[in-house]
Amino acid sequence: MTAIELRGVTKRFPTADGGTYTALKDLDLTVADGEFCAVVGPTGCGKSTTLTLVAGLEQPSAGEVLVEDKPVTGIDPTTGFVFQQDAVFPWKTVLDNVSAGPLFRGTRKADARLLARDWLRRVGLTGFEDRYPHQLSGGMRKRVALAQTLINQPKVLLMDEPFSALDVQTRSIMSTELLSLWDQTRPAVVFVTHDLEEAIALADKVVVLTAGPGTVKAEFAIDLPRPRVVQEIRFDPRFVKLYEHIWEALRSEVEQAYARSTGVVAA
Ligand SMILES: Nc1ncnc2c1ncn2[C@@H]1O[C@H](COP(=O)(O)OP(=O)(O)OP(=O)(O)O)[C@@H](O)[C@H]1O
Repeated sequence: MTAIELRGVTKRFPTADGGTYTALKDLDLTVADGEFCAVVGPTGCGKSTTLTLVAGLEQPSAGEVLVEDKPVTGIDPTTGFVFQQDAVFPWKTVLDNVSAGPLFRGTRKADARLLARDWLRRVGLTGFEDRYPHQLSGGMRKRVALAQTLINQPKVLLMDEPFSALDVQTRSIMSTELLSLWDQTRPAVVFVTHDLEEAIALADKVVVLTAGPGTVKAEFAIDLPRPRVVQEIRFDPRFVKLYEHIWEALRSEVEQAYARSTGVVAA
């Protein structure tokens, strides 16, 4: 079944001079139940805008956005988000942060805490329940954010460069951990990234957007076996082939966006 569908989606924003700016144009995208889809494209091509439409934070100017075959009209509790910035509550402990979702949905406090402890175990944070977010490393805070989102068992998980603030090693460790967590509950994922290596290592499908206004330039099935170890998969000859092939499609879009933003044509 289809989890997410964007049909002929255009998104325009008003500009300060009274005009409009077209961020997305005639974009078609489907993500199947349980599928991990990565979206790559040059800066400003509309990747985050695509996520805000699926999240129900914005409405399309034209076209349709469907989640589980229903039009998206607002924020849905079955959709989870993980963004670049941590969305943890700084004044709550790790345990209270993670139990917040179930508590909000009416789960009894003791049960919510039990569930939160289980998710903290799954993300490797047993023993850190009573810490506050500022007492954790960036990678640990990301784990809290993942537990906080996944505890709600979202059917759709939207991720906008979730690991970009982390150092390179932590980033690939977190990516492998994300895959193992995803495998436990199998939400449909849309993962936005600038990083083609990250996209290929994680996804079942990589979608390349054009330089703005964003539309789908090409889609690539990633036929690498699972489970994957992100730290190692980039050495797989099949990975290298896929990278070369997808970069071929992405390169001209990146160059075009770069030329537009700087007035300089890339060498
Ligand atoms: N609320 C808004 N109002 C006006 N313009 C917007 C708004 N949101 C996004 N835009 C514009 O739409 C375009 C697409 O933005 P978006 O953030 O979706 O791109 P992106 O591909 O995620 O970029 P990046 O890779 O740099 O994060 C940009 O030119 C941006 O300035």
